[in-house]
Amino acid sequence: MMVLKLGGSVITEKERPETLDGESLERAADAIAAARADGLDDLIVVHGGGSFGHHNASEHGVSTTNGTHDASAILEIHGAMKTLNQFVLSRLVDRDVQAVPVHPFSTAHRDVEARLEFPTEQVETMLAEGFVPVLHGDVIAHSGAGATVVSGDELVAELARALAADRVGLCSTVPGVLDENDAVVDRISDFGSVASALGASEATDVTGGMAGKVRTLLDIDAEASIFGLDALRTFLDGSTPGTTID
Ligand SMILES: Nc1ncnc2c1ncn2[C@@H]1O[C@H](COP(=O)(O)OP(=O)(O)OP(=O)(O)O)[C@@H](O)[C@H]1O
Ligand SMILES: C=C(C)CCOP(=O)(O)O
Repeated sequence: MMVLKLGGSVITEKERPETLDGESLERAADAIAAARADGLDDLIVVHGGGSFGHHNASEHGVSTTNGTHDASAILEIHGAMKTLNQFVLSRLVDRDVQAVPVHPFSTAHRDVEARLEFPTEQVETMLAEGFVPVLHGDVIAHSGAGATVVSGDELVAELARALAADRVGLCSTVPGVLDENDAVVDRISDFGSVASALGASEATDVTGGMAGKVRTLLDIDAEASIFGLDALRTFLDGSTPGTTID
């Protein structure tokens, strides 16, 4: 079983609110469709927000830790993510990938300790029936805080744990995690060894950019790869491009 995240920074123009990067999304959808046609089963896709979601969350002061009780703010953030989800689904379905939506707001929540609770039976049933579930970063109810953001990266980690994923891939705008000289780091096994090079995202981002990504992926058992769009097809075919996090 494979969990693939399409970074919001890849499929949108992250600097311009609610703007798709149509060409990159089509390239990603082409790579997924080709891999499925070549026999890739049991694939879950998660996508991030990019210029959908992060701007809206930031305007309302909502992050993974700062919540809101304002339903209109929640609808705006969730609505932006559903719009992007629809774009992703339609590009996949156009290519005969049997992609179906899962909206985390309706299925996940955080408990009072901010732990993510995410029942995965629905996703497992979709996989068993041959669908490709497509989830997205979202807002979710948070006990004691109203609603906070859940990043696509957290969902990837949770799915990888719950479903014992064999492979985890994060396709982003960078060819991997870069060191201080902008060279791709081959392997990361502890946060301390790369902490000084890890920054936030260059664009508006409420979920922690590359540093957040590395921390989240170090927490799971499965090996994870962070790579750029050029390497998506080779990743889907079984290689480990970019940075491996184990
Ligand atoms: N050491 C680093 N190596 C690589 N990228 C880094 C590093 N430090 C900071 N970054 C930034 O992290 C960004 C990737 O994180 P970002 O959260 O934007 O990715 P994403 O998952 O593709 O997007 P989204 O969070 O919208 O889904 C890069 O575009 C870069 O600006
Ligand atoms: C900002 C929202 C709503 C989702 C963020 O998901 P991410 O882009 O995976 O961090």
